[in-house]
Amino acid sequence: MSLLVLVRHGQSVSNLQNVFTGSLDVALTPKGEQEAQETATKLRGFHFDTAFCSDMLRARRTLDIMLRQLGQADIPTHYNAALNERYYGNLQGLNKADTVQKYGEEQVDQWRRSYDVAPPDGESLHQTQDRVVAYYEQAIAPSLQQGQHVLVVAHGNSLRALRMYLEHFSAEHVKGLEIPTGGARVYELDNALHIKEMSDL
Ligand SMILES: O=C(O)[C@@H](CO)OP(=O)(O)O
Repeated sequence: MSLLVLVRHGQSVSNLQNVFTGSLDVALTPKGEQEAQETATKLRGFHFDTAFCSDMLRARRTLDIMLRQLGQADIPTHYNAALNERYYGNLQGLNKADTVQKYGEEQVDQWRRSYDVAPPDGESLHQTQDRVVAYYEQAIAPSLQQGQHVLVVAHGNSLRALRMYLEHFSAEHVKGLEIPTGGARVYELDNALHIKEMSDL
């Protein structure tokens, strides 16, 4: 039996400012650092063999805080841009409320939450999912097949894309999936990597 834990980074400066973030490499806020600590506290008693993380500052910092608090800072960690946040194109850096004022709620909701429609010059969730799932299959699944306990720290949309794949959500269902900052999802998997149990921490 293997274990997979998916964690979204803690609150970032852009989350706090309600700004489209995507590939902007912003830091955690003090609250975000605290969320990482709280998530690690909830994971007390878990022992990880390896960790995978996006190569963005907010995810790396979240992982660092968590592993130190768990006393597991020496496990192998792999950083890869395949787990990075969905690229938000021309929306990056814009305030979300201002963007709703300008383009309307329906349009902004489609850019934010549809599966196939990309934001202007950005990446759709489908495109994000293609790179995230390719990395999961090539790099993460082999560790799980060995029965390892694996921690993954990534982002709101890269994790929505991965959860859609793992939990077989439809495009309609994934629209409503919101992962809080610092949120953790725990999966117990069998040898064929089918989900036996799953829960939010
Ligand atoms: O701005 C972003 O990059 C993401 C995640 O913070 O936001 P949203 O939830 O609007 O897709």
